[in-house]
Amino acid sequence: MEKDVDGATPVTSVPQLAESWARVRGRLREDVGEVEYRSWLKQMTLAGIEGDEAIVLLPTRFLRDWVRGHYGDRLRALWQMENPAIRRVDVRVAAAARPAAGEPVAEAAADGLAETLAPRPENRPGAKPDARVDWSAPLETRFTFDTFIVGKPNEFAYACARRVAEKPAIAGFNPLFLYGGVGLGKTHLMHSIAWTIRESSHQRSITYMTAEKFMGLFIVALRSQSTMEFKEILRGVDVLMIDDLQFLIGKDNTQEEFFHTFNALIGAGKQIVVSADKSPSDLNGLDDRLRGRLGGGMVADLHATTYELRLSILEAKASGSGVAMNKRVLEFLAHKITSNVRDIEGALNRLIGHANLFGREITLETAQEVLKDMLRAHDRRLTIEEIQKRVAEHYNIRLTDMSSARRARNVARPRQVAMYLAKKLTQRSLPEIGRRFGNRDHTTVMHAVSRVAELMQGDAGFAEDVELLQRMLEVS
Ligand SMILES: Nc1ncnc2c1ncn2[C@@H]1O[C@H](COP(=O)(O)OP(=O)(O)OP(=O)(O)O)[C@@H](O)[C@H]1O
Repeated sequence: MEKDVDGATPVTSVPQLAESWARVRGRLREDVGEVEYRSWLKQMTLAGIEGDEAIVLLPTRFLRDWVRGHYGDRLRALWQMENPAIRRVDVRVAAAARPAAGEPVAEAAADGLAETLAPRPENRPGAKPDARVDWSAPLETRFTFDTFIVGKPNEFAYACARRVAEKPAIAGFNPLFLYGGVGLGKTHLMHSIAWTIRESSHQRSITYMTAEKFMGLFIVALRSQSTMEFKEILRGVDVLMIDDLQFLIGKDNTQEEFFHTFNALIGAGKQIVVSADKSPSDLNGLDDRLRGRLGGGMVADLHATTYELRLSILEAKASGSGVAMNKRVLEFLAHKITSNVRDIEGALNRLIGHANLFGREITLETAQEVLKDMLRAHDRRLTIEEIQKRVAEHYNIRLTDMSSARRARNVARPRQVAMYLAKKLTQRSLPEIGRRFGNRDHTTVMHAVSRVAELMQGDAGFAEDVELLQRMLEVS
């Protein structure tokens, strides 16, 4: 074992080797996290070093393939940090787990599949006592119905999710298919369902995983000839939740397998919940039979957020954070960060971090400074129409009033504000601005600009309002 490689440092002595191995494992454990480590890596042992190669053993072919595919490079890099003379890592099946002569390979591997995916206690309060494998990904503790803010865009999906959580496998809701764009709460709702079912019935086994993981497990099962075990394990669950199904587009074999699993579970009265970025009918590349089955239960859409929903989410999250946040800052964020809830959370968390660090309340100016890069991502050239629209929304008047002849103060003042902002925020000339406001003369625009400036001087509330609008438009 202690031999020079290309004249490099001798590999190491046995005690040193044990220490190195402990460090490699420790670092890997830190990298991948406890749950993943326990599922896949805990049973690794080091057989030794041969030449420039570290030989790592695992008890089954299933685990060997998984570890090779998912952690091989990382293992090699960690070994190299320990000892640059080690250039390769060979992951092998430990002799004890190899099939005995005459024993069918498939059976041995299948045994291994069940054996090695040790149950994770924190994940399975409701698992059946005889269930030996738990493939469920950990559930996020934050993702519960209590923390999900309901508004128009998601109330239907929320109601469906609640119904399934309270009565799994109820007619008309199986499968439950949740779809919507990125970061709109699909995973949050799925985890909420899982938590609720777990709370109410400890007997039910729930498996939540991404479609990607489903495919990974299936491929490894194929490779290690343990597909029977794979099927059995999946068909033994009471609630199967597959997140991000769109991942299976173009993966025909996995779709086929999922289709069979799906039929078996539905046939046995088990609940299935699936999420995707599009509705079953819009998921091009999905097998037609599978599409039909997926659309055969309840299909619920999570729509893009509205200003009201964004603001409610921000208020809830800000108040939960314990950091006092000015309502105007939250309104500003709700106006500006319109992409999805994940980005909204990201922006808010950054502000909270800033407030904690400097012990100061966040003002609009600081928010703008701290979130400069995020806001810039939304940067575009402003048009007069956008200004009119935003100002009309803000003052709750009709967009058509921007160009109408009405002179009532509640319409005329917002119109003047819009003209003022158009002058300030665009390169348009006064006559051009006038034309966009119902063919008004350039002198009307000039008057509006000076009138608004004057009012801002004398009325702090009005000035704040106009400045807020300006800020929102500047970064929209
Ligand atoms: N209505 C809501 N109330 C509270 N938090 C929400 C809401 N919608 C989304 N979130 C939060 O936004 C973040 C993103 O949500 P989630 O991960 O569920 O999105 P997703 O739709 O699954 O996105 P992806 O398609 O990227 O997987 C999460 O932190 C989630 O808690």
